[in-house]
Amino acid sequence: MDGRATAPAAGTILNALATGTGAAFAIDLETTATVELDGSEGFSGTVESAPDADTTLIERCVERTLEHYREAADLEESVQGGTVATESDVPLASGLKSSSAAANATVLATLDALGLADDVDQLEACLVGVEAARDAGVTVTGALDDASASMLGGVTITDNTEDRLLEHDRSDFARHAAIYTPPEQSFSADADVDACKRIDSMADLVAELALDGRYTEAMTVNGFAFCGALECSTQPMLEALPDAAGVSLSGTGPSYVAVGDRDALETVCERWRDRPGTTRLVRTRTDGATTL
Ligand SMILES: Nc1ncnc2c1ncn2[C@@H]1O[C@H](COP(=O)(O)OP(=O)(O)O)[C@@H](O)[C@H]1O
Ligand SMILES: O=C(O)C1=C[C@@H](OP(=O)(O)O)[C@@H](O)[C@H](O)C1
Repeated sequence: MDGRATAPAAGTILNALATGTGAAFAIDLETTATVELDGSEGFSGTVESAPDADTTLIERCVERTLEHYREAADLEESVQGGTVATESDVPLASGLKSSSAAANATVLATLDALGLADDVDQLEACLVGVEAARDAGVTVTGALDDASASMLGGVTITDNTEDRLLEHDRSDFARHAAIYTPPEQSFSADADVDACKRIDSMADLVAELALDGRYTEAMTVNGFAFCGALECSTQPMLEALPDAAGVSLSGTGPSYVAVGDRDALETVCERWRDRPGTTRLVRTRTDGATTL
């Protein structure tokens, strides 16, 4: 029994580490998961692009999905294990939601293997990935903001303390995104949450702007506020402005994401290419995760 699915990465509009409310938008970098269920004992995971990566998250995603849906799938008792493998063009632990893309792709691939992919609501499937991310310790708030943007596409605004979707907007608020990823990694679980909580009033303001549909202004305010809290440089943001319509530190960094007209973003990319690391120009996505 096997299944395969893919899910996009995402960029930040509002980091949820200050108040639990977060917002994100899907971008066209993808992670694909292949799941095989068989009679072996337990699950073993591999990450093609990063052989040393921690595979707990994807293994937990398969286990949690089976816990929830093995009865509905009428799965034979003898099926207790298998393999899960991901291939990805999302850099790991760089603020571009590699964990959410991997979790969503794995949960959907498992549902595909069970023959249930079309029967389970996408948000429900996304919450299984969030549960697994909490089990694996790769998240602070559960990161439903990032997970829902990746699963559903477009912009999502969520209350992560209650695992509630507040808004899902598929309108193409920005077609293109420029991304600058410095060479270092930053694991969300290591973020200075207390420092983020100190800027909760700024996060409330960003949430108001986002709920008003003012995503580009929201992300720029978010970027300056969280660069301050997390001691990240605001210089890449200043290099993007005023050409970009909006720019932010993505998640807990180290990546920065800018949105706007393609020509303007080309200019931003030219400046960012002088920096160490990787600069990309990608499309934003209004569609989310899917089986293959
Ligand atoms: N392609 C992948 N396959 C398996 N696990 C992954 C993959 N990408 C990310 N992860 C998991 O997510 C963790 C990184 O999560 P996190 O620090 O939140 O970074 P990000 O901001 O990119 O989501 C990794 O340590 C790994 O456990
Ligand atoms: O772990 C978490 O709860 C979160 C991590 C951050 O993202 P990254 O994983 O991209 O750093 C943040 O943007 C998100 O709102 C919540």
